[in-house]
Amino acid sequence: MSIRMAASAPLIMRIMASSLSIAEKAGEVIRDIMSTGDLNVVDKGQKNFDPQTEADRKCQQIIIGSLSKQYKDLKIIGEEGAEDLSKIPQELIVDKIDSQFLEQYKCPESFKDISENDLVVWVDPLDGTGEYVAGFVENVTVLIGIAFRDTSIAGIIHQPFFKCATTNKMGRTIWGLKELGTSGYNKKSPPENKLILTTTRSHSNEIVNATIEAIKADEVLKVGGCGFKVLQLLEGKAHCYVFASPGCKKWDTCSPEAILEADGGILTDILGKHYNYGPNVEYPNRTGVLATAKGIDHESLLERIPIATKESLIKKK
Ligand SMILES: Nc1ncnc2c1ncn2[C@@H]1O[C@H](COP(=O)(O)OS(=O)(=O)O)[C@@H](OP(=O)(O)O)[C@H]1O
Ligand SMILES: [Mg+2]
Ligand SMILES: [Mg+2]
Ligand SMILES: [Mg+2]
Repeated sequence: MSIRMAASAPLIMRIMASSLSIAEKAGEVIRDIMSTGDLNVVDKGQKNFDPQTEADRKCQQIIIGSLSKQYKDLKIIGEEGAEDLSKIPQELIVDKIDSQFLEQYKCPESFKDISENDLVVWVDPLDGTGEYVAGFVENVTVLIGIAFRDTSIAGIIHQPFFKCATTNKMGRTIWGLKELGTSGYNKKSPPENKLILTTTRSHSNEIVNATIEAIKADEVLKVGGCGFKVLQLLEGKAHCYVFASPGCKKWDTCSPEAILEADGGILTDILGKHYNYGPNVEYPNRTGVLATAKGIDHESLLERIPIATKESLIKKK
């Protein structure tokens, strides 16, 4: 595809195609920094330990620097705070655009006339930093989510330490756009006659645990990262993701929500409401996360969540 043809594709498709290439580069950097053996961790937590590594910082620069260069009026919000674009080294800027994506997929009618001012991009440059530091590298993902007005419509999840069984290639990129579909993973339904719940590996508390108890799952799969947990739903390894706590932020859920919902699943808070991803919202997802895979009854799981859990999260707001 010529540069001119790529430039004539609808904006949302171009942002996705750019983000596919940018996320791949971020994944390379995440692997490279791990291979140096020095993650250069700093604690950015106010009350609790909240690690930030060289990879979180560098990947945010890659993603925000590259998208801002191509899409000047796009509002981009990243976990690691505001970026001074003039300080981002040129070698971190990705100009590539995934032309195969543009050639293969057609923009859904409802998103054809979107302008940059209608969009917010939510960036988690490295989701699962605790797991990256602890060596659970499969849990690590790069998340780029795109919201149209208040609603999450598109997302990219790049998993840098996924190893393809046939080619041994490291890294894979999963994407989803509402009304178009999803790609990049092994689409599978979770097993019937069994309920598998995925939840936090490292942020449990009494309410988180009491809520899991009340769901009465047959198995509980404790893993790190919002991106990786939603991947469990997309690949049929779990039926639901339950986290009855504040802690997740908009950059954690924006991309996974769009991909899951483009696949037929649902991601809401613990009260059944979708989060708002507009340009001026607060970052924390104060009322937790309930996500269900395609074909799983979201409403009936919502009903299993104790009233005490719901009340306690509303009170914390
Ligand atoms: N304050 C507070 N209270 C409870 N839980 C919290 C808090 N801050 C972060 N979290 C949870 O920590 C996990 C990692 O957070 P993040 O996804 O924001 O971090 S990162 O992207 O890995 O840097 C993520 O959950 P899990 O990955 O499920 O453990 C967040 O929901
Ligand atoms: Mg995160
Ligand atoms: Mg992060
Ligand atoms: Mg973090």
